[in-house]
Amino acid sequence: MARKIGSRYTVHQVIGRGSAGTVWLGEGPDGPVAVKLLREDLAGDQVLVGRFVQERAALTSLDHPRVVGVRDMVVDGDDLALVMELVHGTDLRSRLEREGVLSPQAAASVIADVADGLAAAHAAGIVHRDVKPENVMLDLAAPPGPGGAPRAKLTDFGIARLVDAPRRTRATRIIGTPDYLAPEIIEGLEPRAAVDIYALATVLYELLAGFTPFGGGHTGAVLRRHVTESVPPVPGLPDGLWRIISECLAKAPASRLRAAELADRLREQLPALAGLPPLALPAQRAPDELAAPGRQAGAEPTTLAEAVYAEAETGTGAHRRRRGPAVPLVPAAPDAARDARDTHTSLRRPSPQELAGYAAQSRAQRTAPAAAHRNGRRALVRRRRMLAVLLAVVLLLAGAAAAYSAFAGGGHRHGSGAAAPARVLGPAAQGVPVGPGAPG
Ligand SMILES: Nc1ncnc2c1ncn2[C@@H]1O[C@H](COP(=O)(O)OP(=O)(O)OP(=O)(O)O)[C@@H](O)[C@H]1O
Repeated sequence: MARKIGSRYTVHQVIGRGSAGTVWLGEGPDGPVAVKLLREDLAGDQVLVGRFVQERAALTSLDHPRVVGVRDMVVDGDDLALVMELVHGTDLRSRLEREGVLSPQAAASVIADVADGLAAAHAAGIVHRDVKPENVMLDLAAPPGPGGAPRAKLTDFGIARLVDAPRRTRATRIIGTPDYLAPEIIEGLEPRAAVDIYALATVLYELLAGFTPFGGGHTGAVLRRHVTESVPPVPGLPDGLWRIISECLAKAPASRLRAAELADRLREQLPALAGLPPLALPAQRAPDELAAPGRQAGAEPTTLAEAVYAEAETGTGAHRRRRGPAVPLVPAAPDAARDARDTHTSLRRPSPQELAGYAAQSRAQRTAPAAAHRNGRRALVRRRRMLAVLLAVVLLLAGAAAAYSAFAGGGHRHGSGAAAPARVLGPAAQGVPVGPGAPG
């Protein structure tokens, strides 16, 4: 059913839904477009409408081949619409759901494209704030990139900020999707370009491993891991990619690569990655099948980090892949509960005390398996020493018994070596008198 949006656009059919609204296939004066109609409750928010108008110039001027262009922004009665370039393809989340992981070269190529788009945005002073696979479109109509990888474009620029607008004064809330949130956001600093780099490196990790480095479990645990934990290694990941990921997931924003550097560094890797298959990760397991060192069977599911350590140490591949998309929290979206694809999280920022508590828990979780491992090794060494001493004593006594029986039996040899120790271990060997005259 066709519907008019402003005076210039007509929409025909829904092509997707997100937390902020519904995306329609439409027609404008210059041809086909994608139109994102924001949710009614957002469209009715005057603060947001004001911000929408304010952001118009910045968002529509961002013109780059690796960014889904915003052609227009329309305020029309109850309708608040973003008119976008129509991308013939799919989003990266759908691809990931279908394939589990990408080959290292395809993953690096897709992320290098997105980094190009981010570089352009950052140069224009725009921080995305919600980089994640849902917001990367794969343009299947464009000629493929290196190794046949699809060309990627970043979308939803400024949406996190727009939707966040009415809540911006609430310093205790943070916006984003938990799995991709940089630690400085969680700690309350103003998000700068480096938060996008952190999120993009998280996406790269996810494309390669099939899960995010700090995801899994409840939101508080995810936030704590971002702030306190180091990145769990991915067994089998090429070194060059691992170094890039580690640099971009640095806790200190200033230590991360800039977007253009990230794109360059990834492209330098592409020739070496050619032909490498996707990482052979074990099949997805139910959380209660997971086990990490020091964990009891049937205990609460391990963190992904613990599970990957388990895999690295034991080769059992006891880790968990994410099922489906990131599930962020959504402020007051009426249908949020039933739509797992919601985004633009607004969650309470943990207090410093809570984060310290999370950190202590984290250290305990980290050190417990290691301590158990150390204690186990010490016990093993002690047991081995005791056995060696026992064996030496037995051999000594066996020698003494053989000498004694040779002496007592006039050179007669025992046919069975086993009998000798039994004899010498008797009272005679201990200097206790034996024989008829012995005390009872
Ligand atoms: N410019 C576009 N061209 C073609 N399809 C699009 C375009 N933008 C979005 N879509 C489709 O619409 C779907 C919904 O997009 P939308 O941006 O609303 O949600 P999302 O990014 O998946 O989730 P969220 O907004 O909650 O982060 C996408 O998955 C994609 O398939």
